Amino acid sequence: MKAEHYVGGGFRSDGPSFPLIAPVDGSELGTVPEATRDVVDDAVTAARTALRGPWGTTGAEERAAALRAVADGIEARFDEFVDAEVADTGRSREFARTVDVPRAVGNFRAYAELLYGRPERAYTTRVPGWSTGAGQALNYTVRRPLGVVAIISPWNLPLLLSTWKIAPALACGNTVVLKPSEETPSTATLLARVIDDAGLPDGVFNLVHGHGPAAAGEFLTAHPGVDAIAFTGESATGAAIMRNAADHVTPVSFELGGKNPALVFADADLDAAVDGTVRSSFTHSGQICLCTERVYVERPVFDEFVVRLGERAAALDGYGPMISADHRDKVLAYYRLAREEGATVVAGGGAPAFGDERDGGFHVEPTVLTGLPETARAVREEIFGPVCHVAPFDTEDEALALANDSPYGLASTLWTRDLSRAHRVAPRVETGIVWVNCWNLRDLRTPFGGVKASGIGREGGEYSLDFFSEPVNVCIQI
Ligand SMILES: NC(=O)c1ccc[n+]([C@@H]2O[C@H](COP(=O)([O-])OP(=O)(O)OC[C@H]3O[C@@H](n4cnc5c(N)ncnc54)[C@H](O)[C@@H]3O)[C@@H](O)[C@H]2O)c1
Ligand SMILES: O=C/C=C/C=C(\O)C(=O)O
Repeated sequence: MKAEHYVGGGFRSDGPSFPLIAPVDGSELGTVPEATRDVVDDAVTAARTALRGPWGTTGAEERAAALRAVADGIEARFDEFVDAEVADTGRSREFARTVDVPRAVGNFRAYAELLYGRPERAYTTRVPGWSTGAGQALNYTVRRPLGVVAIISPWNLPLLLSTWKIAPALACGNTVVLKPSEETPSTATLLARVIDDAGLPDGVFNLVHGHGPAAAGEFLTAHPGVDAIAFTGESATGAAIMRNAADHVTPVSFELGGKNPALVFADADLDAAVDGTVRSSFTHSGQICLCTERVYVERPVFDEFVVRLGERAAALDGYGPMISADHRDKVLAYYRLAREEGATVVAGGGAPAFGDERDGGFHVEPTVLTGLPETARAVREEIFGPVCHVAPFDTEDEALALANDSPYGLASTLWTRDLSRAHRVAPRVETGIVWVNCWNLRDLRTPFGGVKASGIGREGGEYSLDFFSEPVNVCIQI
């Protein structure tokens, strides 16, 4: 897979480049072009020009048809997308086939459908206290695109997360410049080919590769020609982007980091709670923003839960690598730090020795920790690997206090058979999403996003249309 920029309808790879490394075995997959400031400027200019072209006046029907054509194109090249995502991320083919690529298709199809039947309210009656001025008026709302939208995506779900923003941005009539992670450029390049083949006008979608700080990512988010920024990545990166966006008061939608808690009550179906926590802690080797890294278990079932979760973690095989050597080293450093902070390592805690080519990759062992104080760095800081810390609690209020004592607030799971408890506790967990007796069960119409350092805004269904378009009120004197 050769990664290329896609600017104004043309593929290009001029300028410097850097190697693309396979996480599964450390081999070199190819090279990636590093977009210079000029390439980024060309992309933003092409996106602006496209806004003034036929795309700027297309109606919802045409935009929906364009999104469906892209979905069809991804489906037609399904296996190529699977191959590219597996190569770049080192994840299982099963995950790419059942999650990554189907969700990319689903993202485009969902927003194509959502464009129909988006009722906007109209107001004619005068309501005392709400209506001012003389005479009767008809007020109705229309929606305008924001303009040129910069999308910056991370390496953990490259295709899913980039299309999660590209689809609604295009649905609302914007034009897009995507900067994917430097770690995972391949499916973005393939998507550009699909969009090119689908015949979207030149400049409607643009793709620039490269790094973030003082490179393509920063050139794009600080660009005066960018009208909005949709970013998914680390909270610290979000803060850096926000500082750049501030100069031009650029609106932002942020999906950021997390340190997601699980609350397991003694009345829970313990089999389901253990199974669910294995999934929520170790899927894609913990490299999903929704993954659980803190587990709080009601004391009567704490010992049994720790033993069972540890056994399941120790028995996991076929798990994928960290995305890079740097990230592997970061996760292993947290494993060492946890031990130094006094943790009991129930399972894992190091790097596996497979005795095959995977030893050249970036694998770490699925790990279960316990015994740390809540002040420990391994309990407070996002590790973003296959690791969780388990601690006991005695009361509902204590469980909530533990879960909410975090600078993050993205997602949580709550395991209980008590329906009243579920409805009582869930709204009090300070996360944007609370899954009860399940994990990562998604309805794309629901608000998705985090509170506190986990994000700004919500995406999903109408929430995405609200971010990617500007409502305009038209008031006509009757
Ligand atoms: N909330 C969510 O929905 C969600 C989803 C996935 C990942 N994440 C978070 O993302 C992180 C892992 O992904 P990552 O390591 O790619 O994150 P990252 O912040 O290091 O990089 C994300 C993207 O931002 C770019 N970037 C980095 N610095 C930049 C800068 N100064 N200006 C502009 N662009 C810049 C990178 O090149 C990359 O494309 C974790 O913290 C995880 O929690 C959150
Ligand atoms: O790694 C984070 C996962 C984010 C998932 C979504 O944005 C989604 O399911 O729409």
